[in-house]
Amino acid sequence: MAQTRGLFDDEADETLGGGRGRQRLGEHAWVLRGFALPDIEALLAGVKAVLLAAPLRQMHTPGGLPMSVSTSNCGRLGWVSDRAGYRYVARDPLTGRDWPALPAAFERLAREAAAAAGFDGFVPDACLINRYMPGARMSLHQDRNERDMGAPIVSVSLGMPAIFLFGGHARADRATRIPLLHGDVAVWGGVDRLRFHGILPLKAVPHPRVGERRFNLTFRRAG
Ligand SMILES: O=C(O)CCC(=O)C(=O)O
Ligand SMILES: [Fe+2]
Repeated sequence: MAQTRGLFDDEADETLGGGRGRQRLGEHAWVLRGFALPDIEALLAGVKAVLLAAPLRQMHTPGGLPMSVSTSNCGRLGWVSDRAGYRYVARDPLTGRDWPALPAAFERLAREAAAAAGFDGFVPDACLINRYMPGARMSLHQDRNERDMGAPIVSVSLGMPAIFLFGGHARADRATRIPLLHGDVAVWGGVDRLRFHGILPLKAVPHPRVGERRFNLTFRRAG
């Protein structure tokens, strides 16, 4: 019987090499399995350096509720949330200084992952760092505070595993559950750029290198 490839099939992709695969989540949406593994130490060093200059903090939703993740940013613009709403700002409100620059390893990985998913020429100007402890989650939302919807989202997972929810264009659309492991990179753009997505509450499954934490690096073209 003839086999056809459709959405949600796992695909081996020669160009990624090393037995790494990619999983299709939509027409323009992929999980690149283990794509960040060769760069893990540089990425973790980058996270450490950024968080020394721009410490993690718990932001509040515009409605006043504390988010369960702690966050920081690097790059020209940083995403913040408070009573005034969600927006990008050039200065860290906590320190009054510019956000730390994107570490070179961050920028290169984001560019290469975007290209591997079919988005050539991605130059991120914002990297949101989310730190999840056990029980932390992110409810279904769209990333829609960016000016340039032509650029994809590149999202890197480090540390404890998480279940990613990838839904449709309406909040009530059924969401697929996709495990995201240490080193996986999710990329979505094009017709999938505004799909609802989120993270289920994290289970306490300590990671041998990173411990009882998950870091998510979300690269965007914000300005
Ligand atoms: O933690 C993740 O994998 C997703 C984070 C996310 O969707 C966001 O920060 O907008
Ligand atoms: Fe998001």
